[in-house]
Amino acid sequence: MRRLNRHMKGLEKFYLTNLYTPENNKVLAEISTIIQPRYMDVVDVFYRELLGDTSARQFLDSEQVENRLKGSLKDWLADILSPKERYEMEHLIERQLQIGQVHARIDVPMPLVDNAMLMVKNGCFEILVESDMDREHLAEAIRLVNSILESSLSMINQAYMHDMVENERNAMSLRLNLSGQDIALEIERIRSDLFNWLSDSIFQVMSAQGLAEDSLQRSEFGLWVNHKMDLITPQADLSGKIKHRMDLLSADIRHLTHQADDPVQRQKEICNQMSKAANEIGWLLSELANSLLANSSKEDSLTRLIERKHMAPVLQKETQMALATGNDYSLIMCDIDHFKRINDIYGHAAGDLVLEQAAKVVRHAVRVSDYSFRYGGEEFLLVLPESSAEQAAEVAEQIRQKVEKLVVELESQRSVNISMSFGVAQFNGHPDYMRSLKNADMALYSAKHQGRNRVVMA
Ligand SMILES: Nc1nc2c(ncn2[C@@H]2O[C@H](COP(=O)(O)OP(=O)(O)OP(=O)(O)O)[C@@H](O)[C@H]2O)c(=O)[nH]1
Repeated sequence: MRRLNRHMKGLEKFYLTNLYTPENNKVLAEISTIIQPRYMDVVDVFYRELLGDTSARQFLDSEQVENRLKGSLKDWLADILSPKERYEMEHLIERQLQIGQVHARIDVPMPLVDNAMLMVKNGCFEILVESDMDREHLAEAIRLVNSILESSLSMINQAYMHDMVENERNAMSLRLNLSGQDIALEIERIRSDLFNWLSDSIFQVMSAQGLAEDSLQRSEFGLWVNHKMDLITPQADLSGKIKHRMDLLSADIRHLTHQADDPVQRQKEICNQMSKAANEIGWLLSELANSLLANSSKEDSLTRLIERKHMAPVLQKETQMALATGNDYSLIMCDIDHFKRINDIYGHAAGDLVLEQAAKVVRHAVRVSDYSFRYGGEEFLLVLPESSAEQAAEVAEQIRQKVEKLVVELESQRSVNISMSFGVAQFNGHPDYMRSLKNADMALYSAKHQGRNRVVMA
């Protein structure tokens, strides 16, 4: 919020001299007693308008979300349309900026909010018109409600635009900053997963064991293409081709799962077709890896995990996909126990070595389609697409055990053992990913509190 602080004083002055003046505060006291009992009517109109739009429905159409957001909108209206004193101004402005940031995280299309806000305004005007205010007071009240709603919305828009631009910039630099070498290695792992999937699938079909319709989508390769490829690779033409070939493969699988009584010859033909598509994808993946290697000159960082600033576009994408498909992602927040002590006893360089090795365990324990971020100094955040909290807890437990067994060799023949604590949370259905993140953080806190070296689920 510091970035907008220099505007704060100007905004505060504007609010105090134009909106929340002593005279206007008197009018607002009257307005709020009239509108107060009917805020929910206005809020209902807003959501009806918003949910009329298919793109908004994708992330808002859930009872849980609707109820929470309705409550927030009601509180927001009650807040801005009540008298305010000078000392309340900073908090009021801060709140509008926070709302804009939440909208940016949810990626709600702002023009949609603008439209729906028109309905809110009209709703408020209607309530005032239906009241027994005299004409002169009524005009004044309508003008004031209009100015307050307009100013607040413009402030929300400002913060929203700022954060959206920032998110976009971070998504771009995620591509630029990840070492080309790391992505190329990742692509190699994905390629081999694809061919493993292919040989298993052909074996299953030919031995009449049947193939699950979503087996490709659920494979590490499928998850990587759906959740990660676009965010980490800049070659839109190659990734478009890979997606197209994957669709062809999916169509073949659908055929095989629905035409179980096909003659063996026909099944062989389809398997050949699948092989061909998979080989083409394999070739395209190599192209992608080569082009990344050719452009790579970046040094690896200490942990070789993704920097925290790139978290927003990833969590935004995962949240949108989870809301659209119902396949939740899960988060693991983990932290090295008593790390400060390691620094204090063995020195900062030893601390770095421990950090590097712990991060290596984390990197190797997750699927290629997962994301591992360096969240803080010795704190990591893992994002696991299409995974339940139970599955994530299993991954966390595996990492915990590996870290517990790790012996970090230091200089002068010294060595150190470490442990890590883990907080696990499944996406909780709220379009603002910060809610889920907070749950993981609280679970981690609880793991620390319960004695460390353990996994706690939110
Ligand atoms: N060597 C090294 N130390 C770091 C790095 N980043 C953060 N730290 C240190 O990590 C320590 C974190 O300590 P705390 O957050 O107090 O927690 P802790 O000692 O790990 O204890 P618990 O988390 O409560 O188990 C601080 O002393 C930081 O200075 C880094 O990149 N390298």
